[in-house]
Amino acid sequence: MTTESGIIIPDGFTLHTENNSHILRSSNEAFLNPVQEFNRDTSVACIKVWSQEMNKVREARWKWAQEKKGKKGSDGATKKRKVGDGDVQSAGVSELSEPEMHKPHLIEGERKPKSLNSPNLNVGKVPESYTFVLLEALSATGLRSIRYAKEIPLVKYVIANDLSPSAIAAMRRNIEINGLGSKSETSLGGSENVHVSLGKVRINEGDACTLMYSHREEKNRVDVVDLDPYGTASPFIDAAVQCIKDGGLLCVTCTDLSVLATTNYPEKCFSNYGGVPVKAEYCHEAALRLVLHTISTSASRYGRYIEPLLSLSIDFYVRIFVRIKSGPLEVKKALTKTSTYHICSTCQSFFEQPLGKIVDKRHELSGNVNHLFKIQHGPLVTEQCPHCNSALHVAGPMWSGPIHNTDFVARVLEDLELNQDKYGTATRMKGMLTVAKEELHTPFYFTPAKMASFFHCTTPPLDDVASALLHAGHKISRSHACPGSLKTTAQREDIHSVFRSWIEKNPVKMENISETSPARKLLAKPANFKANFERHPDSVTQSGKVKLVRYQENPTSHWGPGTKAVSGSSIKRKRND
Ligand SMILES: C[S@@+](CC[C@H](N)C(=O)[O-])C[C@H]1O[C@@H](n2cnc3c(N)ncnc32)[C@H](O)[C@@H]1O
Ligand SMILES: [Zn+2]
Repeated sequence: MTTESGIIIPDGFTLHTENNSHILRSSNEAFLNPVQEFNRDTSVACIKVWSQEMNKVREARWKWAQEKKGKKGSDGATKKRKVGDGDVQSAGVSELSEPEMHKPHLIEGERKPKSLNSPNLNVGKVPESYTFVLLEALSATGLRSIRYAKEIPLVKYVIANDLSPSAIAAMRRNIEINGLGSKSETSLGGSENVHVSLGKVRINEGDACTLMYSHREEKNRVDVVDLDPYGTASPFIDAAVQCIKDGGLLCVTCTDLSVLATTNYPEKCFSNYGGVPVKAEYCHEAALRLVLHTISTSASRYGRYIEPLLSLSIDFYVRIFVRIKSGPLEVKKALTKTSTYHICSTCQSFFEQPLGKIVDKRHELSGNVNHLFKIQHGPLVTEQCPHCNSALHVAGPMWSGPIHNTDFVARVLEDLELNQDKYGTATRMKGMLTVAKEELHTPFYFTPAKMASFFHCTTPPLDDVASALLHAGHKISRSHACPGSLKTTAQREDIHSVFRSWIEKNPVKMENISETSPARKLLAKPANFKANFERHPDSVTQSGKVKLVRYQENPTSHWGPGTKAVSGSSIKRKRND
Protein backbone atom coordinates (compact mmCIF):
# COMPACT_ATOMS: atom_id res chain seq x y z
CA MET A 1 0.00 0.00 0.00
CA THR A 2 1.23 3.53 -0.78
CA THR A 3 0.18 6.63 1.19
CA GLU A 4 -0.70 10.00 -0.35
CA SER A 5 2.76 11.23 0.55
CA GLY A 6 4.29 8.34 -1.42
CA ILE A 7 5.35 6.16 1.51
CA ILE A 8 5.15 2.47 0.67
CA ILE A 9 3.76 0.46 3.58
CA PRO A 10 4.96 -3.15 3.31
CA ASP A 11 2.69 -6.04 4.31
CA GLY A 12 2.60 -6.55 8.06
CA PHE A 13 3.40 -2.92 8.83
CA THR A 14 1.30 0.07 9.85
CA LEU A 15 2.22 3.71 9.53
CA HIS A 16 2.49 5.86 12.65
CA THR A 17 2.73 9.58 12.06
CA GLU A 18 3.76 12.08 14.70
CA ASN A 19 3.88 15.68 13.55
CA ASN A 20 5.58 15.37 10.14
CA SER A 21 7.61 12.24 10.96
CA HIS A 22 6.55 8.75 9.90
CA ILE A 23 7.34 5.39 11.46
CA LEU A 24 6.64 1.95 10.04
CA ARG A 25 5.48 -0.30 12.84
CA SER A 26 5.38 -4.06 12.95
CA SER A 27 4.34 -5.91 16.05
CA ASN A 28 7.17 -6.24 18.59
CA GLU A 29 10.02 -5.31 16.28
CA ALA A 30 11.03 -2.14 18.11
CA PHE A 31 9.54 -0.24 20.97
CA LEU A 32 7.24 2.70 20.29
CA ASN A 33 4.90 4.25 22.83
CA PRO A 34 2.53 6.69 21.08
CA VAL A 35 1.50 8.02 24.50
CA GLN A 36 4.99 9.49 24.84
CA GLU A 37 4.18 12.08 22.18
CA PHE A 38 3.97 14.69 24.93
CA ASN A 39 7.47 13.73 26.06
CA ARG A 40 8.79 14.04 22.49
CA ASP A 41 6.93 17.32 21.81
CA THR A 42 8.26 18.89 25.01
CA SER A 43 11.75 17.64 24.22
CA VAL A 44 11.68 19.15 20.73
CA ALA A 45 10.62 22.50 22.22
CA CYS A 46 13.21 22.45 25.01
CA ILE A 47 16.13 21.40 22.83
CA LYS A 48 15.12 23.97 20.22
CA VAL A 49 15.06 26.78 22.80
CA TRP A 50 18.31 25.59 24.36
CA SER A 51 20.00 25.66 20.93
CA GLN A 52 18.61 29.12 20.13
CA GLU A 53 20.08 30.38 23.39
CA MET A 54 23.45 28.86 22.56
CA ASN A 55 23.27 30.54 19.19
CA LYS A 56 22.43 33.90 20.75
CA VAL A 57 25.35 33.62 23.14
CA ARG A 58 27.58 32.77 20.23
CA GLU A 59 26.38 35.83 18.34
CA ALA A 60 26.86 38.02 21.41
CA ARG A 61 30.40 36.76 21.78
CA TRP A 62 31.04 37.39 18.13
CA LYS A 63 29.64 40.94 18.27
CA TRP A 64 31.68 41.69 21.34
CA ALA A 65 34.81 40.38 19.63
CA GLN A 66 33.98 42.44 16.54
CA GLU A 67 33.70 45.61 18.56
CA LYS A 68 36.80 44.95 20.56
CA LYS A 69 38.87 44.02 17.55
CA GLY A 70 37.40 46.87 15.55
CA LYS A 71 38.71 49.26 18.18
CA LYS A 72 42.14 47.71 18.10
CA GLY A 73 42.35 48.09 14.34
CA SER A 74 44.87 46.30 12.24
CA ASP A 75 47.38 45.80 15.07
CA GLY A 76 44.83 44.00 17.20
CA ALA A 77 46.49 40.60 16.98
CA THR A 78 45.48 38.74 20.08
CA LYS A 79 47.07 36.04 22.11
CA LYS A 80 45.36 32.69 21.97
CA ARG A 81 44.76 30.74 25.09
CA LYS A 82 42.96 27.61 26.19
CA VAL A 83 39.64 27.97 27.95
CA GLY A 84 36.74 25.87 29.16
CA ASP A 85 36.35 22.66 27.23
CA GLY A 86 39.56 22.99 25.29
CA ASP A 87 38.40 25.40 22.66
CA VAL A 88 40.88 27.96 21.47
CA GLN A 89 39.55 31.46 21.79
CA SER A 90 40.98 34.90 21.55
CA ALA A 91 41.86 36.29 24.96
CA GLY A 92 39.36 39.08 24.42
CA VAL A 93 36.44 36.72 23.84
CA SER A 94 37.03 34.82 27.04
CA GLU A 95 36.74 38.05 29.03
CA LEU A 96 33.21 38.64 27.84
CA SER A 97 30.80 39.05 30.69
CA GLU A 98 28.10 36.52 29.99
CA PRO A 99 24.44 36.46 30.95
CA GLU A 100 24.19 34.57 34.23
CA MET A 101 22.33 31.53 32.92
CA HIS A 102 24.49 30.99 29.86
CA LYS A 103 28.00 29.72 30.14
CA PRO A 104 28.54 29.59 26.43
CA HIS A 105 31.17 27.62 24.69
CA LEU A 106 32.10 27.19 21.08
CA ILE A 107 31.48 23.74 19.75
CA GLU A 108 33.87 21.39 18.06
CA GLY A 109 34.21 21.99 14.36
CA GLU A 110 32.71 25.45 14.62
CA ARG A 111 34.79 26.88 17.36
CA LYS A 112 36.99 29.09 15.29
CA PRO A 113 34.92 31.19 12.92
CA LYS A 114 37.74 32.88 11.05
CA SER A 115 36.45 36.28 11.99
CA LEU A 116 36.80 35.50 15.68
CA ASN A 117 40.50 34.83 15.75
CA SER A 118 41.56 36.87 12.79
CA PRO A 119 43.42 40.09 13.53
CA ASN A 120 41.74 41.77 10.55
CA LEU A 121 38.05 41.45 11.24
CA ASN A 122 35.46 41.71 8.58
CA VAL A 123 33.17 43.83 10.76
CA GLY A 124 29.50 43.15 10.07
CA LYS A 125 29.93 39.63 8.70
CA VAL A 126 27.40 37.43 10.45
CA PRO A 127 28.91 34.36 12.16
CA GLU A 128 27.84 30.91 11.16
CA SER A 129 24.93 29.56 13.19
CA TYR A 130 25.57 27.33 16.16
CA THR A 131 24.74 23.88 14.88
CA PHE A 132 24.98 20.99 17.27
CA VAL A 133 25.27 17.23 17.64
CA LEU A 134 22.68 15.26 19.60
CA LEU A 135 23.14 11.70 20.83
CA GLU A 136 20.03 9.64 21.46
CA ALA A 137 21.42 6.69 23.40
CA LEU A 138 18.29 4.46 23.30
CA SER A 139 16.46 5.18 20.07
CA ALA A 140 14.27 2.12 19.34
CA THR A 141 12.36 3.00 16.13
CA GLY A 142 14.32 6.25 15.77
CA LEU A 143 11.15 8.34 15.95
CA ARG A 144 12.58 10.75 18.50
CA SER A 145 15.85 11.19 16.59
CA ILE A 146 13.97 11.69 13.35
CA ARG A 147 11.74 14.32 14.91
CA TYR A 148 14.76 16.15 16.35
CA ALA A 149 16.50 16.12 12.96
CA LYS A 150 13.41 17.38 11.15
CA GLU A 151 12.04 19.87 13.66
CA ILE A 152 15.02 21.52 15.33
CA PRO A 153 16.63 23.86 12.82
CA LEU A 154 20.12 24.03 14.38
CA VAL A 155 20.68 20.26 14.55
CA LYS A 156 23.85 19.34 12.64
CA TYR A 157 23.15 15.64 13.01
CA VAL A 158 21.71 13.13 15.47
CA ILE A 159 23.46 9.93 16.52
CA ALA A 160 20.67 7.38 17.00
CA ASN A 161 21.83 4.36 18.98
CA ASP A 162 20.26 1.10 20.03
CA LEU A 163 21.51 -2.27 21.18
CA SER A 164 18.85 -4.28 19.42
CA PRO A 165 19.44 -5.38 15.80
CA SER A 166 15.71 -5.26 15.09
CA ALA A 167 15.55 -1.69 16.37
CA ILE A 168 18.44 -0.81 14.07
CA ALA A 169 16.60 -2.39 11.12
CA ALA A 170 13.50 -0.38 12.00
CA MET A 171 15.54 2.78 12.32
CA ARG A 172 17.11 2.31 8.89
CA ARG A 173 13.70 1.96 7.30
CA ASN A 174 12.28 4.91 9.18
CA ILE A 175 15.19 7.21 8.42
CA GLU A 176 14.79 6.32 4.76
CA ILE A 177 11.04 6.98 4.53
CA ASN A 178 11.56 10.34 6.22
CA GLY A 179 14.05 11.41 3.58
CA LEU A 180 16.94 11.53 6.02
CA GLY A 181 18.86 8.64 4.45
CA SER A 182 22.61 8.65 4.04
CA LYS A 183 24.60 9.17 0.89
CA SER A 184 27.30 6.74 1.95
CA GLU A 185 28.25 4.57 4.86
CA THR A 186 31.43 4.25 6.84
CA SER A 187 32.60 2.85 10.16
CA LEU A 188 33.70 4.93 13.10
CA GLY A 189 35.68 2.12 14.71
CA GLY A 190 35.54 1.55 18.45
CA SER A 191 32.60 -0.77 18.87
CA GLU A 192 32.12 -3.79 16.61
CA ASN A 193 28.69 -3.16 15.24
CA VAL A 194 29.00 0.41 14.15
CA HIS A 195 26.82 1.39 11.22
CA VAL A 196 27.43 5.04 10.71
CA SER A 197 25.72 6.85 7.92
CA LEU A 198 26.46 10.40 6.95
CA GLY A 199 22.88 11.63 6.85
CA LYS A 200 21.22 13.88 9.38
CA VAL A 201 20.37 10.87 11.54
CA ARG A 202 23.40 8.57 11.94
CA ILE A 203 22.80 5.10 13.27
CA ASN A 204 24.99 3.35 15.80
CA GLU A 205 24.31 -0.21 16.89
CA GLY A 206 25.78 -0.88 20.30
CA ASP A 207 25.61 -0.43 24.01
CA ALA A 208 24.59 3.08 25.05
CA CYS A 209 27.31 3.42 27.71
CA THR A 210 30.06 2.15 25.42
CA LEU A 211 29.03 4.74 22.85
CA MET A 212 28.84 7.59 25.37
CA TYR A 213 32.18 6.68 26.95
CA SER A 214 33.71 6.79 23.48
CA HIS A 215 32.61 10.45 23.38
CA ARG A 216 34.04 11.30 26.77
CA GLU A 217 37.25 12.93 25.52
CA GLU A 218 36.79 16.69 25.27
CA LYS A 219 37.26 16.86 21.54
CA ASN A 220 34.67 14.13 20.95
CA ARG A 221 31.93 15.40 23.22
CA VAL A 222 28.41 15.98 21.98
CA ASP A 223 26.10 18.89 22.73
CA VAL A 224 22.94 17.07 23.80
CA VAL A 225 22.31 13.59 25.18
CA ASP A 226 18.83 12.11 25.34
CA LEU A 227 18.17 9.12 27.61
CA ASP A 228 14.75 7.54 27.21
CA PRO A 229 15.09 3.97 28.52
CA TYR A 230 12.78 1.29 29.78
CA GLY A 231 12.47 1.99 33.50
CA THR A 232 15.38 3.74 35.13
CA ALA A 233 18.00 5.87 33.37
CA SER A 234 20.42 5.47 36.29
CA PRO A 235 22.85 3.01 34.58
CA PHE A 236 23.41 5.56 31.81
CA ILE A 237 23.92 8.74 33.87
CA ASP A 238 27.64 8.35 34.60
CA ALA A 239 28.51 8.03 30.91
CA ALA A 240 26.09 10.78 29.89
CA VAL A 241 27.43 13.48 32.23
CA GLN A 242 30.93 12.90 30.87
CA CYS A 243 30.24 13.03 27.16
CA ILE A 244 28.37 16.36 27.08
CA LYS A 245 30.15 19.59 26.19
CA ASP A 246 30.21 22.48 28.60
CA GLY A 247 26.85 24.21 28.56
CA GLY A 248 25.33 21.17 26.85
CA LEU A 249 21.98 19.61 27.62
CA LEU A 250 21.06 16.29 29.21
CA CYS A 251 17.47 15.07 28.76
CA VAL A 252 16.44 12.16 31.00
CA THR A 253 13.30 10.03 31.23
CA CYS A 254 12.72 7.56 34.08
CA THR A 255 9.55 5.49 34.09
CA ASP A 256 10.21 3.52 37.28
CA LEU A 257 7.87 5.56 39.45
CA SER A 258 7.04 2.57 41.63
CA VAL A 259 10.66 2.88 42.77
CA LEU A 260 10.96 6.68 42.77
CA ALA A 261 7.55 7.71 44.06
CA THR A 262 6.48 4.99 46.48
CA THR A 263 8.20 3.49 49.50
CA ASN A 264 7.71 -0.09 48.29
CA TYR A 265 11.32 -0.47 47.13
CA PRO A 266 13.53 1.90 49.19
CA GLU A 267 16.55 -0.37 48.70
CA LYS A 268 16.13 -0.24 44.94
CA CYS A 269 15.69 3.52 44.97
CA PHE A 270 18.87 3.86 46.98
CA SER A 271 20.89 1.60 44.68
CA ASN A 272 19.64 3.36 41.56
CA TYR A 273 19.47 6.95 42.75
CA GLY A 274 21.49 7.16 45.99
CA GLY A 275 18.47 8.29 47.99
CA VAL A 276 15.32 7.04 49.69
CA PRO A 277 11.85 7.99 48.41
CA VAL A 278 9.12 9.88 50.21
CA LYS A 279 5.87 8.53 51.60
CA ALA A 280 3.66 11.59 51.26
CA GLU A 281 1.41 13.28 48.72
CA TYR A 282 4.41 15.20 47.32
CA CYS A 283 6.20 11.97 46.33
CA HIS A 284 6.15 13.01 42.65
CA GLU A 285 8.23 16.12 43.32
CA ALA A 286 10.54 14.00 45.48
CA ALA A 287 10.94 11.61 42.51
CA LEU A 288 12.22 14.52 40.41
CA ARG A 289 14.58 15.57 43.18
CA LEU A 290 15.96 12.03 43.51
CA VAL A 291 16.77 11.86 39.80
CA LEU A 292 18.35 15.32 39.95
CA HIS A 293 20.39 14.13 42.92
CA THR A 294 21.82 11.21 41.00
CA ILE A 295 22.67 13.43 38.01
CA SER A 296 24.24 16.05 40.28
CA THR A 297 26.40 13.61 42.25
CA SER A 298 27.48 11.81 39.05
CA ALA A 299 28.45 15.13 37.44
CA SER A 300 30.33 16.31 40.55
CA ARG A 301 32.73 13.38 40.28
CA TYR A 302 34.03 14.85 37.04
CA GLY A 303 34.18 18.50 38.11
CA ARG A 304 30.82 19.21 36.54
CA TYR A 305 27.58 20.53 37.91
CA ILE A 306 23.95 20.69 36.87
CA GLU A 307 21.55 23.53 36.22
CA PRO A 308 18.00 22.14 36.08
CA LEU A 309 16.07 23.84 33.28
CA LEU A 310 12.80 21.92 33.46
CA SER A 311 11.83 18.91 35.59
CA LEU A 312 8.44 17.41 34.88
CA SER A 313 6.47 14.71 36.61
CA ILE A 314 4.16 13.34 33.94
CA ASP A 315 1.71 10.41 33.97
CA PHE A 316 3.85 7.36 34.68
CA TYR A 317 7.30 8.91 34.31
CA VAL A 318 9.59 11.88 34.97
CA ARG A 319 11.30 13.92 32.27
CA ILE A 320 14.19 16.19 33.18
CA PHE A 321 16.24 18.72 31.22
CA VAL A 322 19.48 19.88 32.83
CA ARG A 323 22.38 21.94 31.55
CA ILE A 324 25.77 20.38 32.31
CA LYS A 325 28.62 22.75 33.06
CA SER A 326 32.11 22.63 34.53
CA GLY A 327 33.22 24.80 37.45
CA PRO A 328 34.92 23.93 40.75
CA LEU A 329 33.00 26.39 42.95
CA GLU A 330 29.57 25.30 41.71
CA VAL A 331 30.59 21.66 42.12
CA LYS A 332 31.35 22.40 45.78
CA LYS A 333 27.98 24.14 46.18
CA ALA A 334 26.19 20.88 45.31
CA LEU A 335 26.68 19.95 48.98
CA THR A 336 24.45 22.85 49.99
CA LYS A 337 21.77 21.92 47.45
CA THR A 338 21.36 18.42 48.81
CA SER A 339 19.19 17.50 51.79
CA THR A 340 17.62 14.68 53.64
CA TYR A 341 14.05 15.15 54.88
CA HIS A 342 12.33 13.96 58.03
CA ILE A 343 8.72 13.34 57.14
CA CYS A 344 5.83 12.88 59.51
CA SER A 345 4.14 9.53 58.93
CA THR A 346 0.75 11.08 59.76
CA CYS A 347 0.51 14.79 58.90
CA GLN A 348 3.22 14.67 56.21
CA SER A 349 5.00 17.73 57.63
CA PHE A 350 8.57 17.74 56.38
CA PHE A 351 11.75 18.97 58.00
CA GLU A 352 14.71 19.70 55.77
CA GLN A 353 18.18 18.68 56.85
CA PRO A 354 20.71 20.17 54.41
CA LEU A 355 23.94 18.19 54.23
CA GLY A 356 26.22 21.20 54.27
CA LYS A 357 26.40 24.97 54.37
CA ILE A 358 28.55 27.86 53.16
CA VAL A 359 30.10 30.25 55.63
CA ASP A 360 31.54 33.39 54.08
CA LYS A 361 34.80 34.58 55.60
CA ARG A 362 36.29 37.96 54.73
CA HIS A 363 40.08 38.16 54.63
CA GLU A 364 41.13 40.95 57.02
CA LEU A 365 43.82 42.47 54.84
CA SER A 366 42.62 41.91 51.29
CA GLY A 367 38.89 42.15 52.03
CA ASN A 368 38.30 39.17 49.73
CA VAL A 369 35.45 36.88 50.71
CA ASN A 370 36.15 33.15 50.88
CA HIS A 371 33.41 30.53 50.78
CA LEU A 372 34.06 27.95 53.46
CA PHE A 373 32.12 24.73 53.16
CA LYS A 374 30.97 23.33 56.49
CA ILE A 375 29.03 20.37 57.75
CA GLN A 376 25.54 21.01 59.12
CA HIS A 377 24.29 20.68 62.64
CA GLY A 378 21.54 18.17 63.19
CA PRO A 379 19.03 16.86 63.76
CA LEU A 380 16.99 19.98 63.08
CA VAL A 381 13.82 18.35 64.38
CA THR A 382 12.71 16.45 67.46
CA GLU A 383 12.35 12.68 67.38
CA GLN A 384 8.59 12.93 66.97
CA CYS A 385 6.61 15.26 64.75
CA PRO A 386 6.34 18.57 66.63
CA HIS A 387 2.89 19.10 65.09
CA CYS A 388 1.12 15.81 65.82
CA ASN A 389 3.56 13.66 67.80
CA SER A 390 3.70 10.88 65.18
CA ALA A 391 6.83 9.06 64.08
CA LEU A 392 9.10 10.62 61.46
CA HIS A 393 10.77 8.76 58.64
CA VAL A 394 13.85 9.74 56.69
CA ALA A 395 13.92 10.40 52.93
CA GLY A 396 16.72 11.43 50.61
CA PRO A 397 19.36 12.63 50.27
CA MET A 398 17.96 14.43 47.27
CA TRP A 399 18.37 17.65 45.30
CA SER A 400 16.91 20.59 47.27
CA GLY A 401 17.76 23.41 44.83
CA PRO A 402 15.47 24.78 42.09
CA ILE A 403 14.03 22.16 39.75
CA HIS A 404 13.25 24.58 36.89
CA ASN A 405 14.86 27.67 35.42
CA THR A 406 11.95 30.12 35.22
CA ASP A 407 13.44 32.16 32.35
CA PHE A 408 14.10 29.06 30.31
CA VAL A 409 10.57 27.76 30.83
CA ALA A 410 9.21 31.19 29.81
CA ARG A 411 11.16 30.98 26.55
CA VAL A 412 9.85 27.48 25.83
CA LEU A 413 6.34 28.84 26.37
CA GLU A 414 7.05 31.71 23.96
CA ASP A 415 8.22 29.20 21.36
CA LEU A 416 5.07 27.17 21.94
CA GLU A 417 2.83 30.23 21.47
CA LEU A 418 4.42 30.83 18.07
CA ASN A 419 4.34 27.18 16.97
CA GLN A 420 1.19 25.67 18.47
CA ASP A 421 0.33 23.87 15.25
CA LYS A 422 3.69 22.06 15.31
CA TYR A 423 2.95 20.13 18.50
CA GLY A 424 0.21 17.51 18.71
CA THR A 425 0.05 17.94 22.49
CA ALA A 426 0.26 21.77 22.51
CA THR A 427 -2.66 22.21 24.95
CA ARG A 428 -1.12 19.96 27.52
CA MET A 429 2.33 21.48 27.02
CA LYS A 430 0.88 24.92 27.64
CA GLY A 431 -0.80 23.72 30.83
CA MET A 432 2.27 22.04 32.27
CA LEU A 433 4.75 24.72 31.25
CA THR A 434 2.59 27.59 32.53
CA VAL A 435 2.43 25.98 35.94
CA ALA A 436 6.13 25.06 35.90
CA LYS A 437 7.07 28.64 34.99
CA GLU A 438 5.34 30.04 38.07
CA GLU A 439 6.34 27.28 40.44
CA LEU A 440 8.10 28.40 43.62
CA HIS A 441 11.57 26.92 44.02
CA THR A 442 10.91 25.78 47.57
CA PRO A 443 10.49 22.00 48.00
CA PHE A 444 7.15 20.26 48.10
CA TYR A 445 3.50 21.04 47.76
CA PHE A 446 0.29 20.19 49.61
CA THR A 447 -3.35 19.87 48.61
CA PRO A 448 -6.12 21.38 50.75
CA ALA A 449 -8.00 18.06 50.54
CA LYS A 450 -5.12 16.09 52.07
CA MET A 451 -4.42 18.73 54.68
CA ALA A 452 -8.11 18.79 55.62
CA SER A 453 -8.02 15.01 56.09
CA PHE A 454 -5.31 15.43 58.76
CA PHE A 455 -7.61 17.80 60.66
CA HIS A 456 -10.77 15.78 59.92
CA CYS A 457 -12.36 19.00 58.65
CA THR A 458 -14.18 19.96 55.46
CA THR A 459 -11.92 20.97 52.59
CA PRO A 460 -11.53 24.70 52.11
CA PRO A 461 -11.47 25.93 48.49
CA LEU A 462 -7.95 26.18 47.07
CA ASP A 463 -8.35 29.91 46.40
CA ASP A 464 -9.36 30.50 50.04
CA VAL A 465 -6.22 28.79 51.31
CA ALA A 466 -4.07 30.61 48.74
CA SER A 467 -5.64 33.95 49.72
CA ALA A 468 -5.13 33.34 53.43
CA LEU A 469 -1.44 32.55 52.90
CA LEU A 470 -0.99 35.59 50.67
CA HIS A 471 -2.71 37.91 53.18
CA ALA A 472 -0.32 36.56 55.83
CA GLY A 473 2.62 37.71 53.70
CA HIS A 474 3.64 34.39 52.15
CA LYS A 475 4.21 33.54 48.51
CA ILE A 476 2.22 30.81 46.81
CA SER A 477 2.23 28.94 43.52
CA ARG A 478 0.71 25.80 42.05
CA SER A 479 2.79 22.67 41.36
CA HIS A 480 2.73 21.03 37.93
CA ALA A 481 3.23 17.67 39.64
CA CYS A 482 -0.22 17.56 41.23
CA PRO A 483 -3.50 19.21 40.19
CA GLY A 484 -5.11 21.27 42.93
CA SER A 485 -1.85 21.62 44.85
CA LEU A 486 -0.13 24.63 46.40
CA LYS A 487 3.47 25.45 47.11
CA THR A 488 4.26 28.17 49.59
CA THR A 489 7.06 29.92 51.39
CA ALA A 490 5.00 29.60 54.58
CA GLN A 491 6.08 27.24 57.35
CA ARG A 492 3.90 24.20 57.97
CA GLU A 493 2.77 25.80 61.24
CA ASP A 494 1.37 28.75 59.25
CA ILE A 495 -0.50 26.42 56.87
CA HIS A 496 -1.91 24.70 59.94
CA SER A 497 -3.01 28.10 61.27
CA VAL A 498 -4.96 28.70 58.07
CA PHE A 499 -6.75 25.39 58.63
CA ARG A 500 -7.36 26.16 62.32
CA SER A 501 -8.95 29.46 61.28
CA TRP A 502 -11.05 27.59 58.73
CA ILE A 503 -12.16 25.15 61.42
CA GLU A 504 -13.30 28.05 63.63
CA LYS A 505 -15.88 28.80 60.95
CA ASN A 506 -16.44 25.17 59.94
CA PRO A 507 -16.24 23.18 63.17
CA VAL A 508 -15.06 19.59 63.28
CA LYS A 509 -17.26 16.92 64.89
CA MET A 510 -14.92 15.88 67.71
CA GLU A 511 -17.08 12.89 68.61
CA ASN A 512 -15.96 11.28 65.32
CA ILE A 513 -12.28 11.49 66.26
CA SER A 514 -10.72 8.82 68.47
CA GLU A 515 -9.01 9.91 71.68
CA THR A 516 -5.64 8.71 70.41
CA SER A 517 -5.87 10.24 66.95
CA PRO A 518 -3.01 12.59 65.98
CA ALA A 519 -5.77 14.86 64.61
CA ARG A 520 -6.57 15.79 68.22
CA LYS A 521 -3.01 17.10 68.63
CA LEU A 522 -3.38 19.19 65.49
CA LEU A 523 -6.77 20.49 66.58
CA ALA A 524 -5.69 21.24 70.15
CA LYS A 525 -3.25 23.96 69.13
CA PRO A 526 -4.56 27.48 68.55
CA ALA A 527 -3.93 29.29 65.25
CA ASN A 528 -0.91 31.58 65.51
CA PHE A 529 -2.72 34.15 63.36
CA LYS A 530 -6.29 34.71 62.25
CA ALA A 531 -6.47 33.82 58.58
CA ASN A 532 -8.13 36.23 56.18
CA PHE A 533 -10.00 34.22 53.52
CA GLU A 534 -11.10 37.27 51.50
CA ARG A 535 -10.14 36.67 47.89
CA HIS A 536 -6.59 37.99 47.41
CA PRO A 537 -5.97 39.42 43.92
CA ASP A 538 -2.88 37.22 43.46
CA SER A 539 -4.61 34.01 44.49
CA VAL A 540 -5.66 33.34 40.91
CA THR A 541 -2.42 33.21 38.94
CA GLN A 542 -2.01 32.46 35.24
CA SER A 543 -1.40 28.85 36.15
CA GLY A 544 -4.47 28.85 38.39
CA LYS A 545 -6.52 29.65 35.31
CA VAL A 546 -4.98 26.78 33.35
CA LYS A 547 -6.76 23.50 33.76
CA LEU A 548 -3.80 21.26 34.42
CA VAL A 549 -3.89 18.44 31.91
CA ARG A 550 -1.75 16.14 33.99
CA TYR A 551 -2.80 12.91 32.35
CA GLN A 552 -2.72 12.18 28.69
CA GLU A 553 -5.82 13.21 26.81
CA ASN A 554 -7.79 10.28 25.37
CA PRO A 555 -5.61 7.55 26.88
CA THR A 556 -5.48 4.37 24.87
CA SER A 557 -6.55 1.03 26.32
CA HIS A 558 -2.84 0.21 26.76
CA TRP A 559 -1.97 3.52 28.36
CA GLY A 560 1.18 3.33 30.50
CA PRO A 561 4.92 2.94 30.20
CA GLY A 562 4.54 0.34 27.47
CA THR A 563 5.99 -3.13 27.06
CA LYS A 564 9.49 -3.99 25.91
CA ALA A 565 9.80 -4.99 22.27
CA VAL A 566 9.77 -8.78 22.23
CA SER A 567 12.50 -9.37 19.66
CA GLY A 568 15.84 -9.64 21.36
CA SER A 569 14.09 -10.20 24.65
CA SER A 570 10.87 -11.94 25.49
CA ILE A 571 10.74 -10.46 28.97
CA LYS A 572 7.68 -8.36 29.64
CA ARG A 573 8.55 -5.08 31.22
CA LYS A 574 8.05 -4.90 34.96
CA ARG A 575 6.80 -1.65 36.47
CA ASN A 576 9.84 -1.31 38.68
CA ASP A 577 12.55 -2.41 36.27
C1 LIG B 1 11.93 2.92 25.74
S1 LIG B 1 12.78 2.42 24.33
C2 LIG B 1 13.25 3.94 23.56
C3 LIG B 1 12.11 4.73 23.00
C4 LIG B 1 12.50 5.90 22.14
N1 LIG B 1 13.46 6.76 22.81
C5 LIG B 1 11.28 6.70 21.69
O1 LIG B 1 11.15 7.89 22.02
O2 LIG B 1 10.45 6.13 20.99
C6 LIG B 1 14.28 1.82 24.96
C7 LIG B 1 15.26 1.24 23.93
O3 LIG B 1 16.51 1.07 24.58
C8 LIG B 1 17.17 -0.03 23.99
N2 LIG B 1 18.22 -0.45 24.94
C9 LIG B 1 18.08 -1.06 26.14
N3 LIG B 1 19.29 -1.21 26.74
C10 LIG B 1 20.20 -0.65 25.92
C11 LIG B 1 21.60 -0.44 26.01
N4 LIG B 1 22.31 -0.83 27.07
N5 LIG B 1 22.21 0.20 24.99
C12 LIG B 1 21.51 0.61 23.91
N6 LIG B 1 20.18 0.44 23.77
C13 LIG B 1 19.53 -0.18 24.77
C14 LIG B 1 16.08 -1.03 23.75
O4 LIG B 1 16.45 -1.93 22.71
C15 LIG B 1 14.89 -0.11 23.35
O5 LIG B 1 14.80 -0.04 21.96
ZN1 LIG C 1 2.85 15.19 62.10
